[in-house]
Amino acid sequence: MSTHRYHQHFTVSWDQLHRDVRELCHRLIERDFKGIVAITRGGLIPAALIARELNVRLIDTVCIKSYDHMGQGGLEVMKGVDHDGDGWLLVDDLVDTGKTARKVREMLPRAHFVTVYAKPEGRPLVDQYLTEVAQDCWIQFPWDMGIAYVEPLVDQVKR
Ligand SMILES: O=P(O)(O)OC[C@H]1O[C@H](OP(=O)(O)OP(=O)(O)O)[C@H](O)[C@@H]1O
Ligand code: HPA
Ligand SMILES: [Mg+2]
Repeated sequence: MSTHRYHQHFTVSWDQLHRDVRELCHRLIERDFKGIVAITRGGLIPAALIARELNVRLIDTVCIKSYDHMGQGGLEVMKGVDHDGDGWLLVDDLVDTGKTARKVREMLPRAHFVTVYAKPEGRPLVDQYLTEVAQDCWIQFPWDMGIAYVEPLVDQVKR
């Protein structure tokens, strides 16, 4: 995969992310979970917000890396868990090609797997997600952004 895959950006603010995660929690409220497994690093913040809403205190991680900014490299599992996910909620920020999800599903086949955002290729691998995003769209998360000065339009256009 290369950056050529992405032709659009979908920028998610902290507020938007918080609203989206809360909406996802509404859809999870009837279930009981032993704990949450967050897929690092992107799953950590959604997992913390979900833990707060569902009053879950037991939180574990699967530590995995597949992307270097927009370029996808090899998949590296740095830490797993010692169970098959039965009764656990598995959380990631998004599923894109599904490569990460496929690997983690192998490790925790019985977990209930949710993501906040899902692209069509990866969507079949998760049990639930909140918002679908086009395959060619790069989701820009708030932790990767900062507030910056923007030049007035007249200076941008007329200079
Ligand atoms: O469906 P895929 O094509 O596998 O892509 C989705 C994964 O890629 C990102 O993680 P990344 O490996 O970039 O690491 P990070 O969570 O530490 O940012 C994202 O957080 C998902 O875990
Ligand atoms: N945004 C951020 N990280 C990602 C994406 C994305 O669209 N796809 C895979 N990792
Ligand atoms: Mg990730």
